[in-house]
Amino acid sequence: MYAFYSLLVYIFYTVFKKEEESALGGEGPDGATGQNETRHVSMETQSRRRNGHTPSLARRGFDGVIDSGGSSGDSDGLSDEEEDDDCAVEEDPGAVASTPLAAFLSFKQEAEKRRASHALLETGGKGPESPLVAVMSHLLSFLEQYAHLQQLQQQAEQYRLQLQRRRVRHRRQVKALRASYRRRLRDKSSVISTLEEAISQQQSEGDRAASGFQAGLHKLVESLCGLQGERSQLRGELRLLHAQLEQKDQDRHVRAQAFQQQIEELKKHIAEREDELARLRTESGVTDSEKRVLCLSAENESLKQSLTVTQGLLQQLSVLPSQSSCVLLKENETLRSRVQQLESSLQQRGDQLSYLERRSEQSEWQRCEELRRREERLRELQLELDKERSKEPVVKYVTQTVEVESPATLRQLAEAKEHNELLTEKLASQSKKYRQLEEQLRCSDEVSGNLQRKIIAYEVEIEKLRGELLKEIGHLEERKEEAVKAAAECSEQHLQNLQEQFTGLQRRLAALPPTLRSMKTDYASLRSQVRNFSDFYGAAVMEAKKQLTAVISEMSEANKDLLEKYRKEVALRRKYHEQLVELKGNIRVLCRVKPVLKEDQHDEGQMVVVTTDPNNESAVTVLHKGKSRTFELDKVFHPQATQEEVFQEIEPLVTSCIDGYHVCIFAYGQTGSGKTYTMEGTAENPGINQRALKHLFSEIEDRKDMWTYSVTVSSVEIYNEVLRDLLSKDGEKLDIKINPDGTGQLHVPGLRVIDVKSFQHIKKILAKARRNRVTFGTQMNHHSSRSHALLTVTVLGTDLTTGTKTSGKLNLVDLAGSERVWKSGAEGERLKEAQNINRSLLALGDVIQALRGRQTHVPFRNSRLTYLLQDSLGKGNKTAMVVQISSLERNVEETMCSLKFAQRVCKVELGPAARKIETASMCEQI
Ligand SMILES: Nc1ncnc2c1ncn2[C@@H]1O[C@H](COP(=O)(O)OP(=O)(O)OP(=O)(O)O)[C@@H](O)[C@H]1O
Repeated sequence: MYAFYSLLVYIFYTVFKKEEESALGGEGPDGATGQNETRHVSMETQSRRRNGHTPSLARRGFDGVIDSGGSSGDSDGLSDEEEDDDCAVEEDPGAVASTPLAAFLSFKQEAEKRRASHALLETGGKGPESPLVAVMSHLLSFLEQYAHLQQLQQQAEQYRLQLQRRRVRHRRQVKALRASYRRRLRDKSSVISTLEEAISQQQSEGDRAASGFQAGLHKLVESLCGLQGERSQLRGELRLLHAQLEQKDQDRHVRAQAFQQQIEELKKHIAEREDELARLRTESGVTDSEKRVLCLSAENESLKQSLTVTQGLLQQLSVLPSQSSCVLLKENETLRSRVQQLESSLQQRGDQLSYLERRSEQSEWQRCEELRRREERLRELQLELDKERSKEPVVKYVTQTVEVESPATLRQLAEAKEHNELLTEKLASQSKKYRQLEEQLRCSDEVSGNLQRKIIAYEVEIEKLRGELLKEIGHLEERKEEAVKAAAECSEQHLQNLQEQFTGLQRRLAALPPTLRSMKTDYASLRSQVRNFSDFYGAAVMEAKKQLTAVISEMSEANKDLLEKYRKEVALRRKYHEQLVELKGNIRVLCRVKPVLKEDQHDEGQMVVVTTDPNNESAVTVLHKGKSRTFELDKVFHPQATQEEVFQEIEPLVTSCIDGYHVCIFAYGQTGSGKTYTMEGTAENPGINQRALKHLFSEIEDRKDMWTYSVTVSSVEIYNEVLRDLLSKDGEKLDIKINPDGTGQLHVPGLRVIDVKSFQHIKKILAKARRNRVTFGTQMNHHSSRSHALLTVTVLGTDLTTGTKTSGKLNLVDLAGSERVWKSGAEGERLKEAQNINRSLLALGDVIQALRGRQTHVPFRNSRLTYLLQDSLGKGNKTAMVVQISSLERNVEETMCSLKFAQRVCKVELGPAARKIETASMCEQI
């Protein structure tokens, strides 16, 4: 109890120290240093929480924040993302529980619980509560308040953060609205432009003249306006031209009438002249008449010229409608100048006419005068005629002359008349052309009227579209205004809400400092109390430590004793077991489980079915066909067992070889199960062979003061039932024979036996034997040993004091792999090998069976292997078999076979081992 309180106070002090440091250092509660310093406390708290001790205060704070967060979340109607943010914020108070303070509070709960339980136990009869407990409860209530304050501060911080986030979100919303409004405007303008394009396309289809216009309504409107301007200008020009034409028409009419009148007058004049001429012909002389005819002809010519000019003008006028309006303009100009010219010529004509009138008046006057004179003359001539009636031939001559001249004048007159008729015809055709031109002009007027109507229709349509467009824009503007207004209202409301919340929080915060101050004073006083208290709890802790140390040392002492006893017990058990085995002469059977290697993991069926029991070193369990079967052997090595561990188990047998025993150690198992690895090992991690010889030499070295030893080594392999020397160069075939020395022991004539002096020497020999061994790759093992390899070490010892001789033999056998022919993929030569291997292993099994059944006949000779091992497998020998097994499911059948065989071997009793010893005088067997 005392120790518990001491511990509690220590934790409390640590927590306070940390809080103080963080406050001074300005680090937040999440500071990395703080975390590091309090990690052990937090971990302890978490573990307690896992056991159901959730601090009530922390949970309360967490719930409170969730409630407030939840209500605000509902009222805000935030998006999922925002709600996620809120959740993230809500989780923070949960973190409070993991602070040292919360951890400490959990202690408080426990303390309260314990107090309650104590109160129940100590039913009233006890004295008042200890001062330490009172101080602690006071302290804890303060801490509770302090924690509450921290939570409130955190809440305020969270609210501030929320407010900031919402402001940012509001700004983003406004931005997004603006952007969407702009986007919509852009969309509308693109719709308008597409409309304009469509209109322009229609326009271009309908109006050939507008084919060159640019797409776009504005341009169209502009061009239409331009066209309108041009049209009105053209209209004006046309009107002007019309007026001019009318004017010219009138002029032409007037002129034609004038010409007509002139012609009429001229005709009249001609008629008059003709009359006059006729009259003159009849009445007077020729000379004046001729002059007048000449004069009239000249006038006639000038009239003809003016007529030609008028005709030319008329022709030009007929060309006018077919020309374009711009050409018309130019023509108009030229026409104006022409009209001016015509006016001037008309003026001239007028002048000429007045001149002619004057002259006509003059000539009339002259003619009257002449007539008067002629009348007078006629009278005179009448008178003379009367007188000259008698002079008839002279008159006749004159008449003839008149008659002679008169036909020429008549011809001229006829020609003039003809010419006149021609001119009249031309005039008629010109009038016709004029009418046609008028018709054309009317047609063009109609066309221009149609065009005008079309333009007006287009204008109306454009106006309509413009109106619609403006209406749409107005509509959009209204909607935008509404949206912006709504968003602004919403955000304002939001802001107002948040501000209200913020103000509430600020109010609450403002109310907090006095409480905080009072708490701080409480805290300071408590701290001082705690500081004084530190000496007290320091002593308590020391005391508790001492007690603990004492208890621990006591316990460790007891443990040591127990361990020692246990070890002794195990060693004793082992010794007894070994003695029993030795007495019985059993073959020791060891089992080694091959670890699952990388190369095995790529294959299928890699489930592990073999398990070893760490508490029982002699049991191995195999899961076979859904059933698990346990095999009891002398020793089971788990997959991680080292080469050294395996050798440790064999070592006594090796040592006994020096003492003069025949020992046989052989590895048995399916191909690829690790036989060669166990017996030979690798260069870096040698197996039993090397280790055994090393041990032999070290033992010999140890005994060199009392014993002298000679070690010889030979190595053979049995491949396809043929014995081969692994140490000779040519690998000659050998045979097994009975030794002719009469001992009855087997011997192999021609076998190379090498004297070995040192371990280094033996290493080379072993390497040579390994090289010479037959290996091939099979589906089961890439370097499968296809033969049984036998390393025989003979140790002959001589006791230096007594001269006693010992002859020990160590047979180290690496059997070829037992395998299923179909599984190893053997064919041809490999099949033959496999069959031989299996046959010799079967023979080994038969030998084991016979030995086990204590049969009188043991079939050693059934195979070369058993024949060769006869020495070591027979009675009085020490034999150990290492059964190699694979732990993978795909090899479970072979594993079962090997273990069954091992179990059979286990039960073989060879009888007590016999030492091969020879005293100086006699040969005896003990
Ligand atoms: N305990 C082990 N630790 C590591 N590797 C092992 C172990 N046992 C066997 N191996 C490896 O497994 C492979 C096959 O072993 P090994 O050649 O010794 O089998 P084997 O029983 O002699 O086969 P075979 O009968 O075909 O000659 C070798 O590469 C070997 O290094």
